[in-house]
Amino acid sequence: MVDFYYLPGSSPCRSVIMAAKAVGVELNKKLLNLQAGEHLTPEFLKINPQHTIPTLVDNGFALWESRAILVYLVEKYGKTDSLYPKCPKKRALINQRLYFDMGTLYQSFANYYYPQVFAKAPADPEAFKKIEAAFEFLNTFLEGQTYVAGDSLTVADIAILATVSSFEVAKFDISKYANVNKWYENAKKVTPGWDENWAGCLEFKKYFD
Ligand SMILES: N[C@@H](CCC(=O)N[C@@H](CS)C(=O)NCC(=O)O)C(=O)O
Repeated sequence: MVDFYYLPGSSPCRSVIMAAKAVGVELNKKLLNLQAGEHLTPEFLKINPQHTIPTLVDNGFALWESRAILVYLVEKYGKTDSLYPKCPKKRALINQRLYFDMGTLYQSFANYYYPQVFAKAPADPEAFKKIEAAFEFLNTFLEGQTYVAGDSLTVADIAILATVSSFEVAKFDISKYANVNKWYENAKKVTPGWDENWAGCLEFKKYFD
């Protein structure tokens, strides 16, 4: 039994949903209402002292950090290694993209939008420039290739797809970045679980309307 603590709108949770679908793992979904502080209860803190979602509990084994979860799901349950190939160079590139997503792309989203959405702060133009820079980087990575880490779909695409769909919901103009735009339209079609990701995005959308 794989328990999954999550919220449908949360971008890192959505990436786990897509990866689980891709490897055929059924998640026993447990909604965690952050606004009600359900992540701060003694029971949940015992599972994840860092109190973040997504959190996975696979037969008693607890894991959080979405990108670590993606890799775990593929290594433990993938019928092939295609989403996270064993080849050291391919894997290194995938890791680079995962860290890029966590530290640069998703971070730029959080730094610019979260203060506006959750604290009603004014938009910070410097933080917006960081988003544009991150998209320029991603656009460059995608030059001449179909997927973010090469010629096939990997967990890096899944993580970045969850992030880029959040940008779409936030009305960031992705179309300015031709390679990203092309990748995004394709990734939507070929990534298992995209529909559920988008349904989660629509729950998140209310913050941007
Ligand atoms: N880097 C983490 C970020 C997880 C994260 O910050 N999740 C948010 C919801 S989207 C959360 O749990 N916030 C509650 C908290 O940090 O106490 C990941 O990718 O899993």
